[in-house]
Amino acid sequence: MLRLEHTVTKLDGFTLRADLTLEPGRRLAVLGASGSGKSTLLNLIAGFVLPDEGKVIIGGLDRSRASVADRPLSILFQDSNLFPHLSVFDNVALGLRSDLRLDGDQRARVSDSLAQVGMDGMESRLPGSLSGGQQSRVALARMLLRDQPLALMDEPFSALDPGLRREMLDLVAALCDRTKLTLAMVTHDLRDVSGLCTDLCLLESGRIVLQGPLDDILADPPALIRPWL
Ligand SMILES: Nc1ncnc2c1ncn2[C@@H]1O[C@H](COP(=O)(O)OP(=O)(O)OP(=O)(O)O)[C@@H](O)[C@H]1O
Repeated sequence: MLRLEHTVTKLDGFTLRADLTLEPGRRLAVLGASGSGKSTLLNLIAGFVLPDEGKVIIGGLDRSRASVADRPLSILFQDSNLFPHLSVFDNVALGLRSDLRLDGDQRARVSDSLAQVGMDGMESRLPGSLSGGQQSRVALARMLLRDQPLALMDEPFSALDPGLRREMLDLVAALCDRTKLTLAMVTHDLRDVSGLCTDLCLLESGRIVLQGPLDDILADPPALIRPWL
């Protein structure tokens, strides 16, 4: 589903070098200290930054130069990015059409994705009247609606308290199981990814210093990962 081939991405004073393979349906946790390049890695996959060298292959095609909109993926960032003046329904509907002119079938899809995250019945509410957890659910519904095979999440629930965060991560795991989504998720905390992620990559100073199946790494943790346990 995803392959980074010898990518080198240079920003002002920072270089990310990445080789990475993620098979369909696998769920990757991207771990690393602040400033190690986790968000840059996701931005490279998403197309917000382009590689200076190497290739970004998504769904078997070279997308190294493709725009964000032309990549078969959806994105959920730290901030839910809901529009305060639009209803829950319209915020989700934006995932389908920016002019919000939906036909009956599309409206049914919006309702279905809200039901999948347990937000049915709240379609007419404004984001400001929702709890943080509910806002996260709406953002997740919008992501689901786009129905793309690859999802990128950059610490999506970091603003939530630990209990709610766990609830959202469990919901993401259930949705990934159901939709066979391939996922790359940035995290600071290995506890967050248990039960959700199948694979792990650890970044240090712009390099992937460890990657592999999460269970194998946890069964016999190399020294590099011990500070994170
Ligand atoms: N657009 C940019 N232009 C120049 N430098 C950038 C840009 N984006 C990020 N950087 C730099 O790249 C380095 C890696 O940043 P990045 O945000 O990828 O790290 P991170 O691991 O996600 O950190 P955090 O956990 O704090 O979010 C940092 O030194 C940052 O200042």
